[in-house]
Amino acid sequence: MVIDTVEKTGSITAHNVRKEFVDAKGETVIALNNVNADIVPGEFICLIGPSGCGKSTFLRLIAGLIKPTEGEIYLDGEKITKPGYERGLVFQDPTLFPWLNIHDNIAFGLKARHIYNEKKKEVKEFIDLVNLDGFEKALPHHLSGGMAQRAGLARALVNHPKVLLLDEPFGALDAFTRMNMQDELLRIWKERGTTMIMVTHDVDEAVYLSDRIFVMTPRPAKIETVIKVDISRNEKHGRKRDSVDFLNLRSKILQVLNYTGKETTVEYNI
Ligand SMILES: Nc1ncnc2c1ncn2[C@@H]1O[C@H](COP(=O)(O)OP(=O)(O)OP(=O)(O)O)[C@@H](O)[C@H]1O
Repeated sequence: MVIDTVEKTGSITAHNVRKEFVDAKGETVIALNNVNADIVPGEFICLIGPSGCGKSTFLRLIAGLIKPTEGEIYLDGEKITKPGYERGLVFQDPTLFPWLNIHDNIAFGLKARHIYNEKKKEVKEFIDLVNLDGFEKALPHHLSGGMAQRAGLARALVNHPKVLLLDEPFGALDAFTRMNMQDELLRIWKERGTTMIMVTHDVDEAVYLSDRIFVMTPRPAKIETVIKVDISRNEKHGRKRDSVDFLNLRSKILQVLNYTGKETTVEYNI
């Protein structure tokens, strides 16, 4: 299968981003403050940090679903002001339309943009890419959790996003399926070169996947520590999960997160 490779675009720059919300009691909640980030095209970034610190808020700002109270976020130097197909979104729940079969779910964005007829062939290519060949006619409720999430990935990828924003995409999957999906995602990432920005609560997942890990502080969140993951990836199976380097880095991250075993706001799988 040949899918056009995406040119080397997909940089994200955040400059002094602050995001405030007004909660149900009318009080101002500062979710993010002074967030700065430089993500280069094709990088794989994981965001980790205490529960409720603002990780999803940061993703939603990059997606253009909400606007910063202060500061700016840029995609390839262009200020993000609204959602766009060049930024794909994948959530924990793949949110497939239950009445549409897998082919039509994946084709939905292309149809909405009136480019389905010219891109029809690509729907099949992306179905193959996520290993759902033969399931085109299946309805979402016929698929396992992992298969539904693969359909969700294909639905985002068929739009050729420069950046894929993933909010705990494998959080609802069992450990075995999750590990398979991590490998699937790495394979797609290597093949497509898409910039990946992923929120996860799983330290192992962050070490397994990332080029760099952004550790966020408790609310109001900013990116406190950036950890470069200098562990080589095996061509076929990603990083070795039980190597000394892997385990050392995982401990270091837990230290950075101040994991003491008593801290109730940190929800990490260790
Ligand atoms: N629309 C909103 N209105 C009011 N407060 C909000 C809104 N969205 C988010 N918040 C608040 O902003 C803070 C950050 O939320 P966010 O969902 O980004 O955190 P998170 O780090 O992704 O959390 P988790 O790890 O639990 O998913 C939380 O205190 C949340 O309650």
